[in-house]
Amino acid sequence: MDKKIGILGGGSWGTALAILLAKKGIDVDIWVRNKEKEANMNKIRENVKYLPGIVLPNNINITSDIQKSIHNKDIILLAVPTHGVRNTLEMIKNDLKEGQIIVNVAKGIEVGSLERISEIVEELVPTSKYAILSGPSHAEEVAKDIPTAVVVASKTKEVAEYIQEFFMTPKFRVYTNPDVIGVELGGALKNVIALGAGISDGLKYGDNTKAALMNRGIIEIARLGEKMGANKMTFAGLSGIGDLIVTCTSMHSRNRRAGIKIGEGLSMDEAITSVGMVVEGIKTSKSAYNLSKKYGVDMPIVDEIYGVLYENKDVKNSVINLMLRDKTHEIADIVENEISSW
Ligand SMILES: NC(=O)C1=CN([C@@H]2O[C@H](COP(=O)(O)OP(=O)(O)OC[C@H]3O[C@@H](n4cnc5c(N)ncnc54)[C@H](OP(=O)(O)O)[C@@H]3O)[C@@H](O)[C@H]2O)C=CC1
Ligand SMILES: O=C(CO)COP(=O)(O)O
Repeated sequence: MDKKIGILGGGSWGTALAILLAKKGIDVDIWVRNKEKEANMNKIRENVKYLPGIVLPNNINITSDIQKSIHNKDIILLAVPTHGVRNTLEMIKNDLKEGQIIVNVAKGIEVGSLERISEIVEELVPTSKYAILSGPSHAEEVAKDIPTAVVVASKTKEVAEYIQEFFMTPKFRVYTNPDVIGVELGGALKNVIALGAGISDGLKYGDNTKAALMNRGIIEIARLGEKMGANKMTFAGLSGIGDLIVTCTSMHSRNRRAGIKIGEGLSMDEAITSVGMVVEGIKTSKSAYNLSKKYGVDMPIVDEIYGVLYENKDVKNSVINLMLRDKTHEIADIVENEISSW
């Protein structure tokens, strides 16, 4: 394929996607923010910190020159953590060319502004084309060609289909979806529930507890999502329940692993340090909590996780609080009419 891509961010996900594309014959530049890392990765052909044991194909070039990484590229992939997106876009916004497509893979909601990544992009580069690629996809498995299915969402069908074609391989199946809001929210908010699933595991609760958290978690994600303009069916898809399943059950998940540490008694900061990679759910818990208040949406699991992380609430009391909430219908807000005529 003669198309070119610049990947901003040489963490585990940026590197895994670079490998996937390089194996497809696509030349890839990865931008890293550190000259030493540039030299090291180009020399030893491995990302030792974030994706150890996987060889980088020769058509991947690592650069610490961000302008070079976006020059002459058809696609710019944003693969930095959510808290780094705004600053990274500031560095390139004046050099982006018409027609270049920004594909975001970060799963978070900016703290403070409460903006989704598409809103940050719209604010800083309003003329750009945008897509989000999301879904159940641990870097460690994609880098090993383990069959994976994801979803790309864009306001424009042509952009979504172009990105679908660009990333699709026999081992990496890409679906399309017009619902940018839903796909962004599903990917970001599942990390908060995965922290909760990890906490439950760390407390040595059982599979029943985790299933309850996951199921009640997706219900509250969908409730907020619908209020924010998403299609609730998106949360039954890959970026909703799909990503929730993989993140709440896999030991690859940094969010789940951080949650386990918290459930075992470590503080939030100790848990982040012990994971050693980005744990998006920590910051997103704060954004999710504030969004639920802004939109007046009941999100009891988010409230409790926010309380544990930011208000020093005891995790065991949080579980009790969730179990002893007022009695209610299962999906009351979705089947309102049926309940009223019941
Ligand atoms: N890993 C996965 O399986 C998946 C991750 N994602 C999402 O992809 C995004 C990136 O995560 P991932 O690659 O896993 O993270 P990692 O923790 O593996 O790597 C983070 C990368 O981002 C860089 N970085 C950290 N802070 C900043 C900043 N402020 N500005 C610019 N660069 C920064 C780091 O550079 P340095 O080394 O210099 O600190 C490093 O290269 C996250 O939103 C994550 O949720 C989505 C799907 C799958
Ligand atoms: O989003 C992911 C898998 O789809 C990665 O999850 P973690 O950030 O919890 O590792």
